[in-house]
Amino acid sequence: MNKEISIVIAGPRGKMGSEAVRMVTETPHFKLVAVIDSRNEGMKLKDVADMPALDIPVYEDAPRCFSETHPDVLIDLTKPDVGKVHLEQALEHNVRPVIGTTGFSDADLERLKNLATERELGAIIAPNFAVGAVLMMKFAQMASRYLPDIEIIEKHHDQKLDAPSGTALKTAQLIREVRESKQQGHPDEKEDLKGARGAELDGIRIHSIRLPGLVAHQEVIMGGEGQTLTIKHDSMNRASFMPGVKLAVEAVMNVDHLVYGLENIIE
Ligand SMILES: NC(=O)c1ccc[n+]([C@@H]2O[C@H](COP(=O)([O-])OP(=O)(O)OC[C@H]3O[C@@H](n4cnc5c(N)ncnc54)[C@H](O)[C@@H]3O)[C@@H](O)[C@H]2O)c1
Ligand SMILES: O=C(O)C1=N[C@H](C(=O)O)CCC1
Repeated sequence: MNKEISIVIAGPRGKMGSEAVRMVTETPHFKLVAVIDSRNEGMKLKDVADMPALDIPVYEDAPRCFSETHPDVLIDLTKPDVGKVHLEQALEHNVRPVIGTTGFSDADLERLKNLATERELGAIIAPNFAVGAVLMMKFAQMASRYLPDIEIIEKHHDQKLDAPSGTALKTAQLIREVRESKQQGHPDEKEDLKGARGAELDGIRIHSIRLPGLVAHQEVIMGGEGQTLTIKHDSMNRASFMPGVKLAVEAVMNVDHLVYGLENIIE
């Protein structure tokens, strides 16, 4: 039998957070003990509009939530500036963070990695919980050895705060691990309109599209002599992320350092 894991969710009214509340309450060995919200301090979740009838407390203050409810795991699905703070506060209170919130810089990751190591506590930051997206990133990394000219096009809904997406950044970082840095396109190319060639990480171009109607989509296009290869993933809904969130909650109980990316825990 699986050991019970007690969980706090930050961002329970959000598009992802509300799916996570559903997933956690439907998983027999997960127990939702509290939520952290940007409002509704002191209420019960069942009294918050459009929330499920759960008799659990709502906190606005994360440290107080951790001190009073002692969860095993925090699932954070809030926004970039908040996710970083919650991650640190969780570690300081001996709570293992599973962070789906995106917008982490290399410097943030380094600092948070050191903090988790110092505390010998598991933490997972997953820019994309969809298993298909993780495979898309790994396939792109593999293919980049053979087709090193690469452009990433990521497309998201127009409520997204960060650009480029965490997934696009992670894809470029995975490719950077196996591909030499290279200048792509014509050496003399110039942008007549600023941004026309997109953002750039180690020579890889990243283009961000934001439109209503989209959820989360990415194409990695690679070009070689007389050929192109396109590796593409689409999330049609937020339920697509939940098996990955569940996997991360289970995995974070068995590590003692920060893991960045679900590819490191999928066998
Ligand atoms: N890793 C993944 O697979 C994945 C998938 C989808 C979205 N995301 C990321 O998850 C985050 C949330 O996405 P979303 O689409 O659900 O956004 P959303 O705007 O629908 O929800 C965010 C929620 O966070 C809440 N919030 C804001 N500040 C808060 C605070 N201080 N304390 C508690 N809650 C707070 C808001 O009230 C809102 O309900 C984003 O960073 C997004 O990029 C990651
Ligand atoms: O909806 C979002 O926001 C998403 N963000 C992630 C990212 O930045 O890569 C991935 C999935 C959806």
